Amino acid sequence: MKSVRIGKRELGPGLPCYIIAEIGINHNGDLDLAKRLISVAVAAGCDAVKFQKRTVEVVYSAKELSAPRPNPFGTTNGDLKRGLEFDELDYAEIASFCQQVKIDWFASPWDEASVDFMEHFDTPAYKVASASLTDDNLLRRIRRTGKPVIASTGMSTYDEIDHAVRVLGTDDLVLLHTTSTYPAQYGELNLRAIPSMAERYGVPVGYSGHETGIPTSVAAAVLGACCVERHITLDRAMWGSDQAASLEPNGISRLVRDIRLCEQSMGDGIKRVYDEEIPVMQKLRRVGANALAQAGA
Ligand SMILES: C=C(OP(=O)(O)O)C(=O)O
Repeated sequence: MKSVRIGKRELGPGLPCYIIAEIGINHNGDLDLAKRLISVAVAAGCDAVKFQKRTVEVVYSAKELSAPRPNPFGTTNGDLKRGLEFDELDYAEIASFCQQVKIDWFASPWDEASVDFMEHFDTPAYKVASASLTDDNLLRRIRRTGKPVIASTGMSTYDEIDHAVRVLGTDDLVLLHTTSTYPAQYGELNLRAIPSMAERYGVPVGYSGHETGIPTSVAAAVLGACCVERHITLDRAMWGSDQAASLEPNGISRLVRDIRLCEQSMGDGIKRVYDEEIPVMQKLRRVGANALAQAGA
């Protein structure tokens, strides 16, 4: 299986997991909050931060936009959706901040105009949200950028994923297994789909986690996920639809630490006696304690 290069990192089997802190819309339209979240991701040791970009009038119908919904930006759903979008100057500031603090950044564009928008920035990849996996025109537009693609497969059947993979092609493609419920229930995470999908498509497969807690995302990495994406927030109690299923600063730090510890622990699978075990063996073993030591093991 060919690895996929994103920024300075290779993603693929046996390589360190690429850890993405999904800021998504958890910045609540506030650039300072976005920068604080980027700093949280850097402090935790994440490889990348990710945003979501939408052209509100394209992604949502007029009916959805005019629906009443009291929110910090106004009284309708449209006020909220527009309030959550950053403009080009905001993203320019995000780009320069990420460069300064040395972290990759990219976005999931939810419509073709948002790909045109993102092309003003030198991001190392595009993400396809699970909701967009069946949008062939968007997939083709993203593919035309020539950048690596990370495509999420929540809510999708194998037929739909097969089709998306045909549209995208397998070059520079990473697929993400995910369950698109917020928060996702443990019994519906189906982590074994990660190796199954890698075998079926022959491309690196990662995991986009929407569960609460940390251990199952670590398990995904141990099962071979080439990247792990989790939402981050400063405080799960903040307003916003994705906050509750997100990791707080302490949680994302522990996730990165635990994935790195598990990576160190996986080894090469060859059973061996470590030098450091010999004195322990000599002390504790009643029979055959010296054979290995004498053989110079
Ligand atoms: C919703 C997104 O991704 P996922 O389907 O992995 O949750 C996204 O990246 O915008």
